[in-house]
Amino acid sequence: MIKTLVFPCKASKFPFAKIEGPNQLKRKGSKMELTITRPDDWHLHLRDGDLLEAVVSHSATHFGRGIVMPNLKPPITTTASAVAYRESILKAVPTSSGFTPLMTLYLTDTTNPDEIKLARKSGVVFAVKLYPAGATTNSQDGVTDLLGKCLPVLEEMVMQNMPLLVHGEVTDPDIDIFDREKVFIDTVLRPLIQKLPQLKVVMEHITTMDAVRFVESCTEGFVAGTVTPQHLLLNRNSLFQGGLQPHNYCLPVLKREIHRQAIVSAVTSGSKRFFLGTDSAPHERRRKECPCGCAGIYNAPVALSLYTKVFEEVGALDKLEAFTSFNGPDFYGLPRNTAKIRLRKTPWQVPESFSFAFGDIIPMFAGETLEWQPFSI
Ligand SMILES: NC(=O)N[C@@H](CC(=O)O)C(=O)O
Ligand SMILES: [Zn+2]
Ligand SMILES: [Zn+2]
Repeated sequence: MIKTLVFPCKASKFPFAKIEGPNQLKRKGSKMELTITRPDDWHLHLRDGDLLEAVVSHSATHFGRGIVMPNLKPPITTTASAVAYRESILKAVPTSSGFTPLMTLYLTDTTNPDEIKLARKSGVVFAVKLYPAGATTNSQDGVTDLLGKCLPVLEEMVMQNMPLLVHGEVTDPDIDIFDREKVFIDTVLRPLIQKLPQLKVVMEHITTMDAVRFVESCTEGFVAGTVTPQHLLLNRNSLFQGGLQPHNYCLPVLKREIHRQAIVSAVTSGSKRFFLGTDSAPHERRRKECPCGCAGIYNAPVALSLYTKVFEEVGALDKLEAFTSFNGPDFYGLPRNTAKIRLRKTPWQVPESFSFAFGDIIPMFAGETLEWQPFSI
């Protein structure tokens, strides 16, 4: 079993011909290389304390910015706590990386509209996150009735042009877990958008063809969707292949193959409505491999490699850069990154685990050989 603390994607001298411009694919024999604008991660869990220090470099190495999720314990519900959390992230980020954390606020039933004004004024908060209470990891303090309890806050968000990021699942135990995203779209999202058509909404980590259709049916520039590597590459069989697979368990849970295919088609079509959001969600190994394991897949070390694989498999590498690096900043009204990264088709093995004093973190596709490797340039 390979154990290492070293991130596998280290810069090294590249022996092949140079590339002429952005997003140009170059071949030499069977080797291929692609240069793209540095991507951003529009859905990222960096945690805090030891876990933050352990994982942040995996994102900071290759992503320019990350929308940092606020589901800490206690959650980041105020601008003041977002500012403090941002400081602790910046302390943990390797200085040479130039990584910028974009902060979010955790919406509760009691969030005050003034908090949205403060958030906008701060210049460091870029969105507000909706967790339906009880839907996912650390969502206990989330919202119980969005339109019933949060309408004034949502109206202020429209005024401040502050996007609402949505974990789109209902929590009703009578609704089958595989239907929770679809029911959320029908019972929460459609009414929300009807009531507030000017609100910017990102449906995070979409998992179904229903979500694809919903996002595509809304006004471009107002509703978008982020997509994870796991929902592009895995279906629900991966949860049970050869026995229970806790490291493939995340929320919303993986769905049927037809849904995976719909998501792949949507993101590789060149649509501007979908962009990269890894939902990289590290949990210590002992919190995944236990009788009641946590939801969340740690994919930061493999995400770019996996997204590239998906686009290559459907012959859409020319559409990759818009998904990884353009559609996100364009939606948020932020400048695109100017730096570039290189993706080289050269096999590398994903570590079996990352080991730290506090324990291990198991990455997605642990121990497997992947084909594309990202390099900073
Ligand atoms: N995706 C997950 O399964 N888990 C996330 C929370 C979330 O994004 O829903 C986490 O924070 O662990
Ligand atoms: Zn979520
Ligand atoms: Zn998440």
